[in-house]
Amino acid sequence: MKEKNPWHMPVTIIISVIGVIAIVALVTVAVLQNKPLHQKYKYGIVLDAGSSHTALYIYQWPAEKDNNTGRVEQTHSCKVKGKGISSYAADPWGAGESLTVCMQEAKQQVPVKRHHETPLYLGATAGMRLLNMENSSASDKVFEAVEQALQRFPFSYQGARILSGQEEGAFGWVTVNYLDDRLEQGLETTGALDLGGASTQISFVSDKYDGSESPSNSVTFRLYGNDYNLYTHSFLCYGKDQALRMALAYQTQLGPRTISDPCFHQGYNVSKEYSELYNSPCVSDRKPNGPPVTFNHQGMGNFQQCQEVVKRIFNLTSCKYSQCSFNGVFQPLLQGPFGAFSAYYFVMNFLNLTDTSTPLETVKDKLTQYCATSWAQIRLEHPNVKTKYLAEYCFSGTYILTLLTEGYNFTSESYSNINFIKKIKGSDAGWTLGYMLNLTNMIPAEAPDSPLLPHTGYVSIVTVMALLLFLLFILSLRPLWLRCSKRPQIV
Ligand SMILES: Nc1ccn([C@@H]2O[C@H](COP(=O)(O)OP(=O)(O)OP(=O)(O)O)[C@@H](O)[C@H]2O)c(=O)n1
Repeated sequence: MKEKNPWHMPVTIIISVIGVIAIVALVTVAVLQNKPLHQKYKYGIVLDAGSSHTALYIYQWPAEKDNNTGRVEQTHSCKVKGKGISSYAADPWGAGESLTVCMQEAKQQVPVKRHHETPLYLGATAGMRLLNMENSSASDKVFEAVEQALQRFPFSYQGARILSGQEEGAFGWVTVNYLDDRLEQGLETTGALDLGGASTQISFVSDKYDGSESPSNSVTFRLYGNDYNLYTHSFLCYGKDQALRMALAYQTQLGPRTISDPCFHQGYNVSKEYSELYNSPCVSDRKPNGPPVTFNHQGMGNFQQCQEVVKRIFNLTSCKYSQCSFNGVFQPLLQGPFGAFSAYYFVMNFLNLTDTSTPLETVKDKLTQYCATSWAQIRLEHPNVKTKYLAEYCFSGTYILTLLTEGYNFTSESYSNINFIKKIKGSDAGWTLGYMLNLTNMIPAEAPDSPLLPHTGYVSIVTVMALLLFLLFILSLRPLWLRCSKRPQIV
């Protein structure tokens, strides 16, 4: 009878077990060492103090990617109840108070241990620009009240200020292109069209624009290793609420008691005050002499005639540059796709006109039909829409088409390059994200060094190497097995 080597099996088993344990240990250490830690986030808060309302946005990004490479995304937004802070000129403390509900919400949303390091910014746009022009001490008082209110919260308060129109345009462009991953990848950029209540911005990169003609419209950036020469312009008073005032001012210049407005629906009839209509620097110098206290604002519902009225608020003739948009403002040749957001989206979405593959003529036909619908019918069809918004959509749609085609020179062809958008990948399109990215240096000028290998590649290589080592180890023990197997065996 053959006697089996008593060492053979146990030695092999022990070696195999040790080998397997070693591999598992090696791979585990490699994985744990390199695995992203349990995701921790950092936060930033921006308050957009617009002319019509204030909105609060909370952004977050992975804490360990503080070196500018992490994706920043919007996690929460809060619409402040009531009007914009510029409407609190007569009650500045009310402006501060109005923010507290959304600020409380922010306290709940951001983890307590991150509160003290979370930057908090407030940026005010055209409403405060106008108030500051009209009454700078009232504007200062509103800021004072707002600052005091914000400083009561446990965040890292970084200040409240008025953004210039150029900043508003440029940061809106940064937001859109950052969210679309166009900056990091160095892709062709998207232009940004922003329509607010009191101002409107157009920003885009054009090969034909190097900043030499009308340098005040030029903003240069170096982002992720690429240089951008951005054309941007903000038209104060051409946000949709102030544009409506200008259209009404044009129709009331002789101080009538009644106007028949083609931009409002037939059957609309509301008494409005002259003092209220002309209470804005956009129209105050055009107030008729000794008008009655009120006028009857009656609707007529005629798109074509409305467009004629709207055209009157644009100066389309004077231009001292090679080419202009309107009011003598330089604008290079339009180029590339455009994202149109804020009121562009609200209005076109309501009117079911966000599909820009629809020919411009068809869009005009639809608007003609919509404007011609009676006010009674419109109210019946949209019982849940705020009356103020509802009454103005015929004007707003007409204004948007006129601004785009007559103002910015979009044609039937280039109109289809416009995308009406509200959000991109869950974050609202607007200037706030670009503003925060800039202030926190979250977009590097140079492209960050990418790791040699992605995490999964690294783990696979470590695993293969460990297996190879194990194989070599087993093979190196071959002489031992041979010796063991040559021992005399009892047969
Ligand atoms: N469902 C909605 C919501 C808002 N609006 C209009 O859209 C404009 C608000 O756009 P927004 O970007 O919020 O403007 P503000 O930030 O308030 O204005 P600005 O940037 O000019 O200061 C206002 O005219 C408001 O009446 C609308 O027509 N329909």
